[in-house]
Amino acid sequence: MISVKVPASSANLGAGFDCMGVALKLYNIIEVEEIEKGLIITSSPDDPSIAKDENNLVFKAMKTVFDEVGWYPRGLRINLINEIPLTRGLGSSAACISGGIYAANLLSGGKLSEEEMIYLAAKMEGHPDNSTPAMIGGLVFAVLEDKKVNYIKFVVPTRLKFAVFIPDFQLSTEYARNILPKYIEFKDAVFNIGRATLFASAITTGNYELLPAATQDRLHQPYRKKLIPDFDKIVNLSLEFGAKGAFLSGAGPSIIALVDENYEIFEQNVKNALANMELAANWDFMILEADNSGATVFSVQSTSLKR
Ligand SMILES: Nc1ncnc2c1ncn2[C@@H]1O[C@H](COP(=O)(O)OP(=O)(O)O)[C@@H](O)[C@H]1O
Ligand SMILES: N[C@@H](CCOP(=O)(O)O)C(=O)O
Repeated sequence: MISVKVPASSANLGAGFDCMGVALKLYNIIEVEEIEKGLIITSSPDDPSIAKDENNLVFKAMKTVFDEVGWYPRGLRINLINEIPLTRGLGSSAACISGGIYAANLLSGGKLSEEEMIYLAAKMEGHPDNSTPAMIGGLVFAVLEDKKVNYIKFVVPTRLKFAVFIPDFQLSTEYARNILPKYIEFKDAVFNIGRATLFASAITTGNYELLPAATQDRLHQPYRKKLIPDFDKIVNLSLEFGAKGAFLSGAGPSIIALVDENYEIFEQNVKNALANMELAANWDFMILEADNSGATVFSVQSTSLKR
């Protein structure tokens, strides 16, 4: 049995639609084992959206590797231990894809390079901003090209924390992508290019005072926030208590706020405020650090590795 740990991810980071994302210390575990025949898939906690046949996302990701390297197990057992809430904008699908590819590569003899795995994952997900940090960790700036992903990984210091607000309703990424406009005004494109560039510079130089300005967006949040009634309340609350920017996590509905050393005071203020606010949804709240490792193996029984 091979056990792989793969992190959640928060994509876009405000202005960086489809090209910026960060891995977070919240994990799924994917256990895979070759068996004599058949396909056995189990998951905990279970969820009706998790397929237990060849439509399962982890299995589909594993099969892209087997097709690529021309090796197939006789049969496969997959056990999923899911800490990442599904369909909340925290990269649960990307964790399945990147974790599945990483596990399948180990099971099939490690023939694919890290670059090849990053590309396979981004191609399957359709955009590299979740799958790439899920695979390699860190805060990633990434562009999906024809046959590769061009990316830079930044190792995030522990002084920067990620306050995550998770509501009790789902918002599918596919739906949240379909509602976006096909065309935007030139000035809005220029607005986002500037903020995304400023974000990249501010985060890598540690100039966090620029982050509230650098995390503004006109490409996706104005449309998606209409699906999240509490969006403005949560963002304004975060900024009021000193967050260095607050924005939709991926396609939502979760919201992320960037917090620095004063995160304990921030955490206490937010918990008090959430307990007394009139909100449309129930919100879980946690403060996470960035994961800088990505998908990793944390146990292997030698019989599982193909020689
Ligand atoms: N842990 C999981 N195990 C299996 N399938 C999953 C898991 N997480 C997500 N999926 C599949 O991915 C689909 C799309 O998820 P998505 O809307 O992208 O969520 P997220 O925003 O968390 O990435 C889900 O409907 C489900 O079929
Ligand atoms: N850039 C994508 C990111 C989707 O992230 P997810 O965690 O919601 O799947 C988008 O904004 O659609």
